[in-house]
Amino acid sequence: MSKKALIIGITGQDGAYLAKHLLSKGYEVTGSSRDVMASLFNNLNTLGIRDQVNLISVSINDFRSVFNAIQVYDPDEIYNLAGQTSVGLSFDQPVEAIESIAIGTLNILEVIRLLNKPVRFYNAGSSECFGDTGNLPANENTPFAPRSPYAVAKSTAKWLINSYRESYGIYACTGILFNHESPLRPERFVTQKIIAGAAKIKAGQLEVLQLGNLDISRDWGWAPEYVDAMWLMMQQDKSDDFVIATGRMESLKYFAAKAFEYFDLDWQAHVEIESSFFRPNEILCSIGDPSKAIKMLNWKHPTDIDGVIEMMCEAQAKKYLN
Ligand SMILES: C[C@H]1O[C@H](OP(=O)(O)OP(=O)(O)OC[C@H]2O[C@@H](n3cnc4c(=O)[nH]c(N)nc43)[C@H](O)[C@@H]2O)[C@@H](O)[C@@H](O)C1=O
Repeated sequence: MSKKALIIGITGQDGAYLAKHLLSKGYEVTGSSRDVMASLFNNLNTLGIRDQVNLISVSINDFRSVFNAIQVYDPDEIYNLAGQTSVGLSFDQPVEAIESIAIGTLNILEVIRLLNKPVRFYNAGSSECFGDTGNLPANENTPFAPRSPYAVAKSTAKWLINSYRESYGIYACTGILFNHESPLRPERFVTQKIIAGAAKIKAGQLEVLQLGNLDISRDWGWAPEYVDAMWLMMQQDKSDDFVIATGRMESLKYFAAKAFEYFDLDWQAHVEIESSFFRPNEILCSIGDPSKAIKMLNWKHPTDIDGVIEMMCEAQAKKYLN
């Protein structure tokens, strides 16, 4: 019999890639969005898997809705990718950050505890919890120093997972994922904003690209490889938390230069600084150490930042330059 997976929050980049990954492994996949009737499921369409997934409405803030979904679909594995994803937005909507991420995770944990079924639970953590790492790659033992409402919410969710794992023996794990990108990334995130911007400039549809703080550096990886790590974390004898990163950090200027270079453009000639894109509190450096995942999960991440940029540029070139 095939295993059943419930992906809470299937509409985003990770939800779509994870659904594809689980389908390829023979899972029966149910995925949720807040309101199925109002969702477009573009990412599932792009990956050609919309018809292979059972789609349901779940509001993660609403205990009854979470309870109902888990009771009715009776999954072997639950992946929680729901809730706010934008760090920038969390400064403007902090209550939503706490409710959708921290309370949402707690709702799932409580349902698992109440139903008392041997279901496994993956929760989407974030490198934002570490705050500024400087040049020292963060690992599973690095203390948290969250700097945004988003990061505070993700930190709370992570500690709730640990607490329920220890108190009730639930199989629950957190993947502490560093930035991971793909052609499915929306333009609200800086990587896709830069690449789509460069493609539009090349196509004559845009003159100037406005960006915020360019003095930041990140550890950027390839999203399809990161969803494999999520699945691997759920196949262990004991649940545990893992940092998922590439171990290489590059500046946003490096990213912009490479992306514009793909389109034969000089980024400095087309980029303008716009202060409204600056955050009230910024993380300048973020780099992770994935040694534990490589050793214990046998996780592989062959794609480096240059590969990420190239594949994202190819996708935008097809969209704007064909
Ligand atoms: C790990 C973490 O990864 C992601 O969060 P993020 O790192 O905040 O992603 P981002 O692409 O919005 O910002 C990256 C950096 O780029 C700077 N930046 C400059 N200029 C613009 C700009 O114009 N737009 C944006 N969005 N950022 C800009 C911005 O200030 C920040 O320092 C999410 O997946 C999140 O869910 C998650 O968990």
